[in-house]
Amino acid sequence: MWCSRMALRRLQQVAVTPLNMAGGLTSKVQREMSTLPRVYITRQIPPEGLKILRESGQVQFELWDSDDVPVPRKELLQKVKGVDGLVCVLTEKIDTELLDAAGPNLKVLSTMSVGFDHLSLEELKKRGIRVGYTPDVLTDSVAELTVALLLTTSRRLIEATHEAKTGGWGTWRTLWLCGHELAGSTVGILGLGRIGVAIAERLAPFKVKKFIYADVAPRPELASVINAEYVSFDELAKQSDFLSVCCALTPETKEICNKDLFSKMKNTSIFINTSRGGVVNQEDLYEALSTGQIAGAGLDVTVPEPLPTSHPLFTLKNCVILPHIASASYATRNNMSALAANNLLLGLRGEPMIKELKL
Ligand SMILES: O=C(O)[C@H](O)CO
Repeated sequence: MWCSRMALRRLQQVAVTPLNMAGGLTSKVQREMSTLPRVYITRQIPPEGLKILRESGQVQFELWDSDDVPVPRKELLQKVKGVDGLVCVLTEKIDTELLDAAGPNLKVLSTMSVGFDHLSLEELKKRGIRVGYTPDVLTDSVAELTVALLLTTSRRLIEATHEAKTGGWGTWRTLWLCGHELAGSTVGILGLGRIGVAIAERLAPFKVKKFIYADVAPRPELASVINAEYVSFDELAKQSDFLSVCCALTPETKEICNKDLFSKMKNTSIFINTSRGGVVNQEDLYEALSTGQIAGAGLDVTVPEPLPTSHPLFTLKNCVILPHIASASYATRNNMSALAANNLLLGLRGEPMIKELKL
C-alpha cells in the first residue's frame, strides 16, 4: 500500500540506520550487522521496494530522502564511496566518474527503469558490475499512456478543452477541431518490442487497417502477435498515419527521427514518442510541426527533462507534451521498485537476477 510521507520517513529512519535496527542488541550483534553489504539508493523509491530491502535483513542501506529533487551530484559522489550495491533511477548518470567514486566494492547496480541510456554499460562491464533493470512490469502502463497520448494528439483534446474553457466554443461547426481517426489507418512502430506489441494490441480494436514496424532486423515472433509487417525505415515514414516510437536510445538511434524522416511522412500523420527524447531531433520536429509537414506530435519524453517552459515546442497547438509519465501508475511504480529491490538482493547474493541486462 502507498503509505503517507510521514510513515515512510519513519520506515526509512529505522531501515537506514543499522545501529537503530540493532538498538538494544549486544555489541557482537551490532558488529555482525554492520558487516552487511552497504547499499545507497539515489531516490525515495515507492514503499514496496523499501519494504523488501528492509525486511531482507541482507543489506544496510541509506537513501536520498526525497522524490522531488534528485540527489545533487556532489552528494551522490560522496555517498557511493565504498558501497556494495546501488539502486538508481533514470536521472542519475552512472558513468566513469561515479564508478570511480564508488570504488571496487560496487558489485551490483539496480536501476528502477526499463531504459538504460543513463548507464555507461561499457564501464560497468569492464568493472564486472552486474546490472538489474525493470522491463515488463511497466509495459501495460506505458502502452496505456501511449494510446491516451495518441488519441489526445490526434483528436486535439488539449486544444478542445482550452477552447471550451476560454470562450472559443461558439456554434457547432462542421470542420472545427477536426482531427484524424484510427479507423482504417496504418500504424507504424519504430522498434518492435514488448511495449510496441502492447500498444498495437490496444489500438487494434479501434479498427486499425494495418500495423507495420521497422527495426534493426525483423522480429517475426513478436510481429505475429499483432500481424505486423516488417518494412524499411523509409516505408515506415511514408506509410504510417500514426508513428509510435518505441525504440531504446542508443548511439544508433540518437536523433534517428529527424528532418529526413519527417519529410517523408504524410501531412496528415501523427508522431508519438514515449521512449526517449534523444531519439528525436527536436529542431527538426518543430520545423515539421510548424510548417504542417506533419499534423501533430505527442511527446512524453524530451531533451532536456524537464523541457524549459520557454521551449518553442510549447508554443505549438499541434504538439502535446507530457512530463515523462508513461509508467506513472501507483501499481506500476510500486512493481518497478519491488523488482529493482529484488534484482539488487539477488545480485548481491551472486544469484541470477529476475531481470538482468546482458552486458
Ligand atoms: O525507462 C523507464 O523505466 C521509463 O522511461 C520511466 O519509467
